[in-house]
Amino acid sequence: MSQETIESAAESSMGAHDEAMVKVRDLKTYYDNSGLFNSTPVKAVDGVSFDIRPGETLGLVGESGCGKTTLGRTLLQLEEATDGDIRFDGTDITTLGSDELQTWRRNAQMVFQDPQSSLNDRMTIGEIIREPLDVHDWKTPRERNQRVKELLSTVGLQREHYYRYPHQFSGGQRQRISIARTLALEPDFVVLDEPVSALDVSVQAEIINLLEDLQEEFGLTYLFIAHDLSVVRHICDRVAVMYLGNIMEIGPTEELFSNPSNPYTHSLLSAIPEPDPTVDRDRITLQGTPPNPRYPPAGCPFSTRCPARIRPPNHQDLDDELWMRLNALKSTLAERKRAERSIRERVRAAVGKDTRFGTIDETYDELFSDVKVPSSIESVLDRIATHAENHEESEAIDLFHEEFGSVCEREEPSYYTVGDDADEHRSYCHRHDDDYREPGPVLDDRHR
Ligand SMILES: Nc1ncnc2c1ncn2[C@@H]1O[C@H](COP(=O)(O)OP(=O)(O)OP(=O)(O)O)[C@@H](O)[C@H]1O
Repeated sequence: MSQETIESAAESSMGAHDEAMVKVRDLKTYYDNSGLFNSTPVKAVDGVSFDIRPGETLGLVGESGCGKTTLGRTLLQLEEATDGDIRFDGTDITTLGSDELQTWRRNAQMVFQDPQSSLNDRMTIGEIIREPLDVHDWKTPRERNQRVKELLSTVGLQREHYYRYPHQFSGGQRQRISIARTLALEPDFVVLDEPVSALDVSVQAEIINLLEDLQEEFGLTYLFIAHDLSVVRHICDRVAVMYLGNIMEIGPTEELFSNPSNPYTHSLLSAIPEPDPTVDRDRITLQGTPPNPRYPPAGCPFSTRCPARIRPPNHQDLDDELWMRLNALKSTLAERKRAERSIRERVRAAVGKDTRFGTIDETYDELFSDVKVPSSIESVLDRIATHAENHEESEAIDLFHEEFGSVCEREEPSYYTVGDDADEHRSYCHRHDDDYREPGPVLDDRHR
């Protein structure tokens, strides 16, 4: 596998495409809604770079809360970027004034997940579709009405539907109405945020086909946000996999599905049911839940749950099960540390209510009572327990890192070119460095 470290985080991190329509560089969107209990911002999008070429569909996948919608909304400037730039055909839209932004918005639109709530029930279908034309003072009122009728037929509805109301339509038809409204001003770029997730499976295929036909007819470029990987595999040319505000892997769809590189992509794909029962493939079960995006871990964002985390040289031969339990201990310590930060938890403790995590003895009992722990590890665990008992979670974690940590917790990875399609396929993982084994074989050893 060809591997090349791309050091320059911005311009080259996701492959600079001269022909790109959208160029996103080191984009961050933080929600800084500081309140009484917390002043740390939520790092919803934490430094992503990628390109989208004209006429292509880029898929964006990842667990709930990883930042997909925020990224889509930031691309359309419905959320303000905290840092980085977004260039559409060379123009950095993060610097546009409100009038310029209003004019630019004609080019880029969004279709939302839930057609039930995204349409105003007090307006007729005609008014809903015509609204963006009215807002942008598009041509004459007569031409607007004409345009709405054309759009109704473009999305497979009838002209008579103009005078009906949203509640008179099914979920699929309502999504067609949303799509017609989106197309009214002839945009070049559309963010599709889970456009079929709320629909029945039989209707999903119809809407997907419609979106594909419209793309071909009008040369549209799509960012397709989804959690259903089979839909993504069907409709997307390339896919970006997101975790905790970062893009972990990006590449051509088929290549990424058949030859995933990043440990996170491996685990995401392993959760898809295997249609062929003769194929021996184990599901990779990830420990714990994704970290709170207010407190992303140092180093690699996936390090706290990664099933292929690099081990320090003195623990290479440790039993896999014990290694997994040690990782679980680390997650528990991190949770306790976060709780320690919360004023509410401190107040609860002060008034004698238990915190959510029980005692360290209980944790140890649960994690280590049924595995063999070598005495060298046991002595480290004892020292960690002493810190935890004294509510010194930071010290406990520091000690854990000292003994069991590696480059994964210490340094942010670089993007590496991986796979067969050298320029196109990139993964954000230390294991692609020549000093380490690739994630695939490690996961095979540890999980199959
Ligand atoms: N307006 C907001 N204020 C504060 N935090 C927010 C806001 N909107 C989203 N977040 C947080 O930002 C993070 C990313 O949310 P986002 O909705 O972008 O994720 P997602 O991947 O689209 O999730 P889902 O698939 O559930 O829609 C989450 O932790 C979420 O709670």
